[in-house]
Amino acid sequence: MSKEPDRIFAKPLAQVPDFAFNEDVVRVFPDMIKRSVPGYPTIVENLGVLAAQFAQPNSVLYDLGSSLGAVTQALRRHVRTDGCRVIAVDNSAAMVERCREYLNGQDSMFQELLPVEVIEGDILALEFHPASVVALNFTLQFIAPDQRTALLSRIRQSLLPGGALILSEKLRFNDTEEHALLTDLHVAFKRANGYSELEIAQKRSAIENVMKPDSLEEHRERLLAAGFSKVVPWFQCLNFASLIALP
Ligand SMILES: C[S@@+](CC[C@H](N)C(=O)[O-])C[C@H]1O[C@@H](n2cnc3c(N)ncnc32)[C@H](O)[C@@H]1O
Ligand SMILES: O=C(O)C(=O)C[C@]1(C(=O)O)C=C[C@@H](O)C=C1
Repeated sequence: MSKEPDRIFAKPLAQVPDFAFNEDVVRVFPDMIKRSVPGYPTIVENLGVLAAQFAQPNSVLYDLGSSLGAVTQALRRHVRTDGCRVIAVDNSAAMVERCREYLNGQDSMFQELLPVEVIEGDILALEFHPASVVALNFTLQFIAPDQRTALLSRIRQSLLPGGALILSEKLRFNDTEEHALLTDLHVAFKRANGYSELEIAQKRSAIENVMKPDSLEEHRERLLAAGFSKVVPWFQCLNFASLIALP
C-alpha cells in the first residue's frame, strides 16, 4: 500500500472544493483514513473475523464503496467458506484502478484466496446476487440521505438467511453536549495524528456538503424500516461506529 502522507489540506486554499475520491486522494488514502477515523484498523481486521461467522457456502460477499480494497483484503484473509466470492464496487475510477493493483499484489503473495471481482460502478444501480455478507464501511454517509433506505432495502432483499450487513459510519449525536464532546475528541485524535488546525478546518469544509452522518437512532430506525430484524452495534471509538444488521 502507498505510504504517501496526506498533505491535501496542508496549504491554505482560496476556496476549499467539495471532497472527492479523485487521484490526489487515492494516492494518500491509506494514510488519510488511518489518521482520520479512530479505530479504522481494528474495524477493518475484525470485519473479516465477523464476516467469517456469517459467510454461507456458495454466496457472494460484497464490499460496497471498496476504495482501495482494505475490507476486501480482510474478507479474503479470514473467510474460508466453500464457494464464496467477493465483489468489490466503487464509482471512483482512480480508486478501482489502484484497488485492482493491490488485489493482484495480495494474489501474488497468498494462495487459496477467495476469488474477487472489482466493479467500477454506482452501488445505487447494482443488481445484487444472493449475498451472505455485505460491508458498507464508511460508504453510506456519502450516499444522498433520500437514497439510503432504498439502498438498504435492496441489500436486505439480497441477504441470505444467516448472513449480515456490516455498516460502519461516522455518527452525529442528538444530544448537543455528547455531540460537542465527541467532535472535540475527534479533533484531538486528528491533532495527535499530526494534522494541523488548518488541515482539520479545511477538511471539515471539504466534507460538509458531501458527507452527511446520521445518529445511531436514525441508523437503527432506517435499518428496521428497510426490513432488517436486529441491529447490534459491535464497535464504537469516539464518533465512529460499526453495526451488525441481521436479515
Ligand atoms: C470512505 S470511502 C470507503 C472506505 C473503504 N470502504 C475502506 O474501508 O477502506 C467511501 C468510498 O465510497 C465510494 N462511493 C461513494 N458513493 C458511491 C456510490 N454511489 N457507488 C459506489 N461507490 C461509492 C467512494 O468512491 C469511496 O471510495
Ligand atoms: O470526519 C472526518 O473528518 C473524516 O475525515 C472522515 C472520513 C470518513 O469517515 O470517511 C472522511 C473522508 C475520508 O474518506 C476519510 C475519513
